[in-house]
Amino acid sequence: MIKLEKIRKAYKADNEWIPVLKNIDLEVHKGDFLAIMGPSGSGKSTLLNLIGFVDRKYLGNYYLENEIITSKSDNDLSKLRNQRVGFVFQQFNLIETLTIRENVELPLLYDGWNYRQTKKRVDELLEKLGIGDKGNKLPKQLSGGQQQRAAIARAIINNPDFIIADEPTGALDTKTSNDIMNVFKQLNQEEGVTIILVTHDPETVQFCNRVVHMHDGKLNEKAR
Ligand SMILES: Nc1ncnc2c1ncn2[C@@H]1O[C@H](COP(=O)(O)OP(=O)(O)OP(=O)(O)O)[C@@H](O)[C@H]1O
Repeated sequence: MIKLEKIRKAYKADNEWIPVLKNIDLEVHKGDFLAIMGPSGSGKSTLLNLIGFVDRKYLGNYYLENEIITSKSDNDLSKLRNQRVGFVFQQFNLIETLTIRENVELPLLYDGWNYRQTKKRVDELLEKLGIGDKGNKLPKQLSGGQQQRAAIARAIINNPDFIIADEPTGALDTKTSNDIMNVFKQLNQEEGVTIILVTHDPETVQFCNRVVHMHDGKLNEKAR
C-alpha cells in the first residue's frame, strides 16, 4: 500500500544541512499494525509527517497504491491528507469549543456530507468506541482515555486508507494506555484498519504486528 524508496531529508541549521532521514526504505501493507520506535531525535516524527502527506520536502520516492506521491502539489497533498489518512496525537488535539459529536463529524463535513447524513454515522461510531453517551459533551468534560477514543473516532470516520498515531498513549496512565491500544487492535483485527504508530513504550509495541527501529535517521526492522 505504502512504499518508501531511498527517502532522504535534511534540515538546515546555522547554514549547515543536517541529515535527518538517511535512505529510508519501508513498505507498509494493508492491514499492518506497525510500530516505529527509536530514541528522541532519531527522526520518527519527521518520517511520520512525510508518510502522512504533511511534508513534501524530501528526496526519494513515495508510492501510495503504486501511484507516485513525491511530485504532488500542496493542494493535491492536502486532498490526500483529508481523504486517505487519519491522525491521532498524544494530546488528542480535539477542538475545545466543539462537542465530541461535532469534532468527530468535521472530516465528513469537509468531505461534503450534510449534517443529517453524518449524525447516524457519528453516533454509531461513538457507540462502537465506547463513548456513545458522550456526543453532546465538550472535550474537557471527558477523561484522557475518552478524549483519545473521540480522537480515534475522528481519525477513522471517513474510512481513511491508514491511521497515523504519534505517541497516542504518551499522555495516558498504563491502564488507559492498554484500553486505547485494545481499541486500535480491535480496529486493526476486526476491520482491517492499517495503523502506523510512533511510541517509546515497549508495552505499546506488544499490540502491534510489526516493529521498526529508527536510529540516527536509519531504519531497521526487527523480526518478532
Ligand atoms: N523543523 C525543523 N527544523 C530543523 N530541525 C528539525 C526540525 N524538525 C526536527 N528537526 C531535527 O530533526 C531531528 C529529528 O527530529 P524528529 O522530531 O523527527 O525526531 P523524533 O525521533 O520524532 O524525536 P522525539 O522522540 O523526541 O519526538 C532532530 O535532531 C530535530 O532537532
